[in-house]
Amino acid sequence: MQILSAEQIRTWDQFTIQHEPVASVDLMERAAGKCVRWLKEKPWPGKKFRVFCGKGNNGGDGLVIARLLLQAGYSVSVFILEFGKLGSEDFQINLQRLHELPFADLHFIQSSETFPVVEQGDVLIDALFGSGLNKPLEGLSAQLVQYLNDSGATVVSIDLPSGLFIEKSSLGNAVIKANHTLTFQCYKLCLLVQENAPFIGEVVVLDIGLHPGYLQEIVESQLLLDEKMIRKIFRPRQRFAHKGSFGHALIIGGSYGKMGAVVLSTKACMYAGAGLTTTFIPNCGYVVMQTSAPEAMCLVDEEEKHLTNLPDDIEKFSAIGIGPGMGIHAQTQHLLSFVIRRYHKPLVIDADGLNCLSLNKDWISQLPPYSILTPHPKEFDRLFGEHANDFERIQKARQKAKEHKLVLVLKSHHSFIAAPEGPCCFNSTGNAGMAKGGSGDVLTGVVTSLLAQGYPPKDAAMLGVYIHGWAGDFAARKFSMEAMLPSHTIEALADVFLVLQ
Ligand SMILES: NC(=O)C1=CN([C@@H]2O[C@H](COP(=O)(O)OP(=O)(O)OC[C@H]3O[C@@H](n4cnc5c(N)ncnc54)[C@H](OP(=O)(O)O)[C@@H]3O)[C@@H](O)[C@H]2O)[C@@H](O)CC1
Ligand SMILES: [K+]
Repeated sequence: MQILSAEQIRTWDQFTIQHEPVASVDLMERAAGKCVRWLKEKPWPGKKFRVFCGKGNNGGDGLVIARLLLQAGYSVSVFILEFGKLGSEDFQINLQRLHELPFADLHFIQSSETFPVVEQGDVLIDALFGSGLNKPLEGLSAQLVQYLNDSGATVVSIDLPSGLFIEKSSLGNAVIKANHTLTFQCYKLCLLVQENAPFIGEVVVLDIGLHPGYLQEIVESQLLLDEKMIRKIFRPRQRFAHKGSFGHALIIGGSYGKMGAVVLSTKACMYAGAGLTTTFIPNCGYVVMQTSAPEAMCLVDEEEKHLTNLPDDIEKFSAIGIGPGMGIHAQTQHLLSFVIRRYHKPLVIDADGLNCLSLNKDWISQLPPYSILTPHPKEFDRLFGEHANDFERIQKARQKAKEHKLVLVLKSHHSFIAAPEGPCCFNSTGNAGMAKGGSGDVLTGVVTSLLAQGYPPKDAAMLGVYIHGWAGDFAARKFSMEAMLPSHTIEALADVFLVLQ
């Protein structure tokens, strides 16, 4: 699914109006109709709707929703936020239509004294501002947003939580805290970044029938990964394949007290289908690794507790994943520099591998092209400097991916993948049960495995992130988000591949 900018969405609306063709007010009727259909399917205990409208087209949507709910027999009150403007054309048409209903309960909010009493069981429809927001809310609008947020009632936002910018940070601004966001036609950037989690609640994308022809006219720049895209990347195993057909992965990691990380990466690498998996670990981890991952081969460092020196012949491995649990000892940093100089295929670097890299930033430009880095936001900032918000991080990830020819996976609820070429992607799988130590190690193993199997680096990152999250979703269904562990995610890769085949 494409992720469009505010400008593109506006153009898509106009394209639809022109090419379907459909009158703008009829498109609004259709959009609001989809919202009402969704609302009717939910068992709202209070069944009392309070619709808050601005005077743009988002407010127009609110007026249509109010009319349709009234006509369906629900109890509805409408509150229009006054800010000295006439309102958009479609807003005015729909205000007139609402007026024509004999039982419309319509109010205008001109000051905070006219804020209505809101009860706990009420359902608030937030149609104050949508994609036309052009500055942070202030004055009466900001007060109303605060008042509704404090009410404790359920909030359903239409298109976007009011006050939320589509393409830039809204941190510190007055923004509606929605329980559900019914957004039109496609995901927007603001609905995918972690920092907006308090505002957006459950996101439902409603197909309002915008003209598909428009999508053929634009260059894809941001996508939300979905199963259809993943199926195009995934290559089922051939019947006559042998273990040599699926590459030989090397996982480098571990230190005293942190062997679990490299065990998880190793197991994930094997579960994700690598033909052969070898690990390189400190001597203290030998028994741990051989007993917990007997299918893997094990090379050990001469040093007991941390990594120092690799064998020379690392070029023979099809892919290398480095970092899980390996610490940042000076000798371990030296080992990473050896890998960067000696290995010429793309690497997968995570965790302490990234921390070693951020202590030696000049190595970033020496990484083998198309290496895959998988930082979480803190690791990302250590690598590329402090960022005030997620939007800046995403922008920087795009820039650095191009500048250094890297595939950057910015890990988050919707992980973001930037590559030197082609559209960037957000992931759509995964859940809060994966926010646990060890999840990243599993991802490292999966991505290294796919790289070893011959997937191009960007495909390995996209497929890896998606199936990792998907496996996490299977694990959550089986064990709950609370109790699930990264080990369960590894095992649930089996469920993913059974569905994919
Ligand atoms: N056919 C279509 O196009 C369809 C569009 N659809 C719907 O339209 C929505 C977009 O509508 P929109 O463009 O009218 O913008 P909207 O979000 O209502 O706000 C604009 C109003 O707010 C004002 N305003 C802005 N910022 C402000 C601030 N900080 N503080 C105070 N005021 C502020 C601004 O005033 P201005 O500053 O421009 O004078 C203007 O009056 C979209 O989200 C979707 O819901 C659907 O029906 C599907 C079909
Ligand atoms: K809204």
